[in-house]
Amino acid sequence: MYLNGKVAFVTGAAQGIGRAMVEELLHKGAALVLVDLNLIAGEQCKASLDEEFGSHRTLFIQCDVTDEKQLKAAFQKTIEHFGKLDILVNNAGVNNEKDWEKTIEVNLISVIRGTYLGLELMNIKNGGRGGVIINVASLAGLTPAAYQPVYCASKHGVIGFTRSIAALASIGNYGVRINTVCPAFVDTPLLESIEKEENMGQFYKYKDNIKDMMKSFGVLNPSLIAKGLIDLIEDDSFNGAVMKITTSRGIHFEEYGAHQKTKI
Ligand SMILES: NC(=O)C1=CN([C@@H]2O[C@H](COP(=O)(O)OP(=O)(O)OC[C@H]3O[C@@H](n4cnc5c(N)ncnc54)[C@H](O)[C@@H]3O)[C@@H](O)[C@H]2O)C=CC1
Ligand SMILES: CC/C=C\C[C@H](O)C(=O)/C=C/C=C/C=C\C=C\[C@@H](O)C/C=C\CCC(=O)O
Repeated sequence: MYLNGKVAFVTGAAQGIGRAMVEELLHKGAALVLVDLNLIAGEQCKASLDEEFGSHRTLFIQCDVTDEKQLKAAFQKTIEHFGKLDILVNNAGVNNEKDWEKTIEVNLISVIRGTYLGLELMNIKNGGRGGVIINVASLAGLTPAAYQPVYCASKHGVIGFTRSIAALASIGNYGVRINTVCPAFVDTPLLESIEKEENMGQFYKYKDNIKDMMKSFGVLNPSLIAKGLIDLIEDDSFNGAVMKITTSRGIHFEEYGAHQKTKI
């Protein structure tokens, strides 16, 4: 996909990985819908981007992605404002093992709902123009994470759902490619949740173990994740891809055996 002139919808856009993705997409000439729960951070993000790219290039929508009505309204506002939707990035995520139901709601249920809502607009069989959907998972979606079992489960779910819906989109000729990106630890405010009992709950006593893992694995710059996103969007050969990003191997892909390959 050629990015200039395209319209992208990014959840969790106000900071961290989402903010890095937004900046990379703007540099490539896309228009951006910035979707985030955090009103102050979202407005600050837009104000900063307006200075560099002009106010016409972005629209900020405060939205709780776990609220179906709000998420539907955000997609509707996107069409009303920019007239189309070409790229969807379901990025918003939390790390909360205490309120673990919230983790499932944000990280998995909202990604599934966002994907379905995006397909309603983008699927050429529905009169859409086609497009690309990227669901943000994690390395924790590919390996056990002893100190984040529910976060891990949510990310395993994102990968399984994304690979499955990508296969369906291919079989059904939706004209939409759907991929997932699985970073290891990335230098964003999410990492601060490790230090908080209200996030880690019973696993709070293991916070130093996680920090040791971070020391061992290293911590990535969000800009590298944004580069991986651009690769997945621009290269039309990617559908159902599971991109991994680590300090040791950079951008690479999970390889599935022939028996596990879905029809892409
Ligand atoms: N930071 C890391 O080490 C890694 C993060 N990830 C994933 O990357 C994605 C982005 O994470 P980060 O940028 O690191 O986190 P972050 O905490 O820096 O940013 C997340 C953004 O999502 C927003 N958000 C949270 N709940 C929301 C909701 N219900 N509705 C709308 N917006 C909401 C927050 O306000 C925030 O702006 C998440 O899915 C996370 O699981 C994956 C691998 C590594
Ligand atoms: C508060 C931080 C929460 C989440 C951060 C993020 O989602 C994350 O990166 C979590 C990673 C958890 C990893 C858990 C176990 C890792 C196990 C290792 O065996 C890594 C496996 C493979 C890496 C090598 C490679 O494939 O390149």
